[in-house]
Amino acid sequence: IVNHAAVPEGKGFQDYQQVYNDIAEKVADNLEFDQNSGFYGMLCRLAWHSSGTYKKSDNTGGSYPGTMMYSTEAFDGANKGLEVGRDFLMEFKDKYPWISRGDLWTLGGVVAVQESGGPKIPWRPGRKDSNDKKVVPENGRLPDASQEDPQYVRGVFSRMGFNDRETVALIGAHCLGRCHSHNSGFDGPWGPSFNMFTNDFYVRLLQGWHIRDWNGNRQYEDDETKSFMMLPADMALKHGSYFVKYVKEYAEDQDLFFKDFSKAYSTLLELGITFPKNSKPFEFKTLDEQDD
Ligand SMILES: Nc1ncc(C2CC2)[nH]1
Repeated sequence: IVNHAAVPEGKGFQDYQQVYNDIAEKVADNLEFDQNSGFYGMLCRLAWHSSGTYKKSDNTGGSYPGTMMYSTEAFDGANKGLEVGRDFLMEFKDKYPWISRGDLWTLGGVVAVQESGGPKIPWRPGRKDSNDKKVVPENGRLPDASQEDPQYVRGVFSRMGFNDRETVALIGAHCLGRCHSHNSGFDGPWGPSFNMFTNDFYVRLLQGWHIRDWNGNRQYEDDETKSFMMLPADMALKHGSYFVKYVKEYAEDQDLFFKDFSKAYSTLLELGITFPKNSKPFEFKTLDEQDD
């Protein structure tokens, strides 16, 4: 399968900046959503999970065909709750009929990271919707948050083509949002700054955590306040010596985290897509940068 990027006729940077702005303004109007998490975590995870089905070995999955709306993928346990993110963006599919689902969903992730104070994410359009059920990836490709074995985490990300540094950088997106027992089975905010894109996830991960005594999924609770959480999959980054060195680098240097995350997330959103040789990625302005 070769997924050639195909930009809608006559559409350019300004058209996509307009879509970016519409999404960003709707996010800004919904900051109190989900106990003040806003939509940052939701949109970042929608873009992540629509891309993270990619399998390098046969070039299947990934964001190109926009297949998460179809039942197999939509009902993957790892995607539970993302229908809220797809519904949030759907009005822009109606307003801008020329945009594909894949472009809309990945652009939503760019908005989420940039508008929550994160790094610029270079982004290219050209994903094309497919309604061919044969291209819908089977369940089980996305990382299982309950797995604490670093070798498991390494395996999932290397299947997508990522190395250890890129893997640790990408999981840093866990600085956004919160978990919900009715969706993932995990519960609670991971830290106090759950609606800001920072390296705080790595700083806190290196502190003291213990297993939470509750009737939900096995998860961790911070020693200090017992009010924050980490997943078993987060703890995998501390168990793997090949991971923890990057956790420490990012805990000490937010700029380095931002640089590595930007590159890895941009790559993730484009997995499986063949862009024209000379196509230059767009770097969108944040709303704040456009205040006239
Ligand atoms: N650290 C962390 N693990 C899972 C998360 C999800 C955003 C809630 N955050």
